[in-house]
Amino acid sequence: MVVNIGLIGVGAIGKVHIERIQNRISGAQVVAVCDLPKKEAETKKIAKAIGAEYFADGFELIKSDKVDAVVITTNDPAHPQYTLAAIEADKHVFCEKPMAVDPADCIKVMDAEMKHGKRLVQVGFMRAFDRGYDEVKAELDSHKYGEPLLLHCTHRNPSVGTEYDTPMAVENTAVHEMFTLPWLLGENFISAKVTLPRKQTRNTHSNLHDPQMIYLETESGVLVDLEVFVNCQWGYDINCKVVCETGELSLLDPHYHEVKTANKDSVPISEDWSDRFVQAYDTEFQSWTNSVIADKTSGPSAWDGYCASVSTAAASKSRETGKTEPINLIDCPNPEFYGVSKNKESV
Ligand SMILES: NC(=O)c1ccc[n+]([C@@H]2O[C@H](COP(=O)([O-])OP(=O)(O)OC[C@H]3O[C@@H](n4cnc5c(N)ncnc54)[C@H](O)[C@@H]3O)[C@@H](O)[C@H]2O)c1
Ligand SMILES: O[C@H]1[C@H](O)[C@@H](O)[C@H](O)[C@@H](O)[C@H]1O
Repeated sequence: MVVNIGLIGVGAIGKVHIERIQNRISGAQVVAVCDLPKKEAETKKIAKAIGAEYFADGFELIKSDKVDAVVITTNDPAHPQYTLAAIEADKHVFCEKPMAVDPADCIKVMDAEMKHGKRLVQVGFMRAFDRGYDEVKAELDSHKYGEPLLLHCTHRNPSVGTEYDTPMAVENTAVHEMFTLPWLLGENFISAKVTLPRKQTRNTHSNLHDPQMIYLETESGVLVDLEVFVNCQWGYDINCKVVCETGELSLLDPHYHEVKTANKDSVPISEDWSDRFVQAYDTEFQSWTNSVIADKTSGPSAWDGYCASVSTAAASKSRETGKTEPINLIDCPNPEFYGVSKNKESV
């Protein structure tokens, strides 16, 4: 079986995922694409190049008989409306992160999915498919180094555009860690605090405070510091160090060569997310395609999307109040449906 995919939002990652689906994923092809009217000419050109149908309206694309499953790669605000429409149309849907910025929208998605009776939603938290994170998780799960105590993380982008503002550092960028770190540790966060250093980089713009520091605490008391610095200039630099009782586990940036010359030894740093996480995205999409064919979605769920959004909402609130804010999750409405082992813990 070949899954016929309709993709909404042919921007930066939309194009990268189209290339991935057409050339590197088996069992799937893009048959329909859609974007906003202002991008009609470009979207039609992309449709023609891959032999797909152009849709001017995302809801029509979702309803089309030609489309078996939906990929949402629009900007964040449009994610929940299209996810809900895909559930309504009984179609599997891969939605890029965040599932929704507002936790209330995540609850609407969960309610619709549970009412529908089977999992249809996978959220684009691709770090769960990254070899580096996977190996760190395996080491942690082995308990060979004792219990995790502290995590030191950085999430750095070389630069961002002027449409990227202060809240996006948490809601669009740190949301990756808000999913990945609880997944890594097997427990949820209970509080968040955001601190803005008085001194900012000269490479930012008036609507963006950059960098920002986020402090998080988990249920068992593990402390996390996370630096979000999205105009760092030197590359796409993702780091995660887990300090355990008798060892330190570190994520490494994958690189495949080094240069030794003139008394220097250097290794390249990834340029952007598409390069740093290429293996993770490929594995994520192959796994999603296989699960659509089996009619059994299993990757990061709407519940995971909800937990991450509650954490980002608490962090955003902390930036405004200057206080440590609690991360209060509802009890998982259906732990069996969402593969959650304890009341709140995702597996
Ligand atoms: N998983 C990852 O690492 C990763 C990496 C990059 C982007 N993303 C996510 O992917 C999404 C897109 O990011 P991007 O960098 O490609 O942004 P982008 O701005 O380059 O592209 C977004 C596209 O969506 C279109 N769009 C916006 N609203 C729409 C609507 N209502 N209907 C149809 N089309 C609409 C825009 O016109 C644009 O072409 C974001 O949600 C982002 O968080 C995830
Ligand atoms: O949408 C992108 C994407 O999620 C990247 O992985 C992240 O590093 C960026 O900060 C974000 O803007």
